[in-house]
Amino acid sequence: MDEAVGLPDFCRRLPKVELHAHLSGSVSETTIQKLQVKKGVGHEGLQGDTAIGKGETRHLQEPFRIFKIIQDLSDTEESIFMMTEDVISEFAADGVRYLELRSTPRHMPHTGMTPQSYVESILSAIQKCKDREDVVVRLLLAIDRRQSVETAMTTVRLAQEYMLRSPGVVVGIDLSGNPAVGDGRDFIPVLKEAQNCGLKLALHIAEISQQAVAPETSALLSLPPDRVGHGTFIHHNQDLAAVVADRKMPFEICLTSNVKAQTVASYGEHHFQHWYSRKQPCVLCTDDKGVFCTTLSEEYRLAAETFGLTRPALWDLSYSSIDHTFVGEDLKQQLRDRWNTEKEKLFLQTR
Ligand SMILES: CC(C)=CCNc1ncnc2c1ncn2[C@@H]1O[C@H](COP(=O)(O)O)[C@@H](O)[C@H]1O
Ligand SMILES: [Zn+2]
Repeated sequence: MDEAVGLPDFCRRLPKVELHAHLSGSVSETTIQKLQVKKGVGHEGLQGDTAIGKGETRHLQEPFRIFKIIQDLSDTEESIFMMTEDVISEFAADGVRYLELRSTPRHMPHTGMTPQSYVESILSAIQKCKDREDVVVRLLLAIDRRQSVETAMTTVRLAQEYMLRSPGVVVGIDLSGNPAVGDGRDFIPVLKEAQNCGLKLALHIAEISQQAVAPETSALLSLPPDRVGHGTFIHHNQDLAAVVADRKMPFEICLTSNVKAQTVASYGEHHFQHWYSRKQPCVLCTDDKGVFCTTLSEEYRLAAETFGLTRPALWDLSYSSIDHTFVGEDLKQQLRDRWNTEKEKLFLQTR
């Protein structure tokens, strides 16, 4: 690889897989402005910024305040459709060739939006992008830890219904929300139900230090999930680390999110290093590209600069991420073929 091509440019041109992106948190400043215009609110109506800029860190609770602002701004089917379309285009422009979005179905009685029409709006935007050659999109429905078990079960039923109807666009369930709230064990029966009907599980696990010793962590890991979101404190507990290592569970790694939300003190101390050096499957992701002001290319660049990864190592990281997508073997193979074609081009252009 010609070093004349700068690292940021290389990372942008690299075909990438994004597996951990929350819809509301991925919305860009431009889209927020469009949502404000639609709703007729000025910036002063936002009660503070909706993004955490370069070099800034904030208390863990702050992103959750921001998500609420964005969710309040997007309370109609039209706005959900628009933001989904924008988010997909932005990921594609950053070189993301396969994208798994996740989002929590919402009921907005004042506008008439229901969990069903919420999901349908996202699916319509994904459907509209179906003919795009540059990106393939799939959807996970999210359970928020604050929700009741009943609401969580409704989400699983919706996912089941749309998995069959879409068909194949809805691929799994995410468990997310403020990690300091609730007990993940409450959702075990619901998550088992999801597994039983063929939905994959990507669960936020051990995001905060207390969860390294919380009984919910071993309970969630024993399901087992198909992918671990963050898993920031798993390696602080030998027993939990052994479970994850034995099963080779893939980690969704979100460097900037963890540093900006202060669950990790610095990039150099990120648990990516621990797991990557032990050959655990790791997939670089953004979490909330809008709120944390990042891109997937930027996450690859940060990984390279912080942990000394070579360009071939970045390539391998991206290519191996295909293995951990929630799609069938046929589509995985198509993605691998595509990666190989792009690899040739990338190397030729930069020779
Ligand atoms: C520790 C910390 C602040 C990390 C940030 N990482 C996250 N941790 C847990 N849940 C999240 C995180 N980012 C987004 N979410 C979930 O995604 C939702 C926003 O996207 P959506 O409305 O579901 O489309 C939030 O309300 C929250 O439930
Ligand atoms: Zn997340």
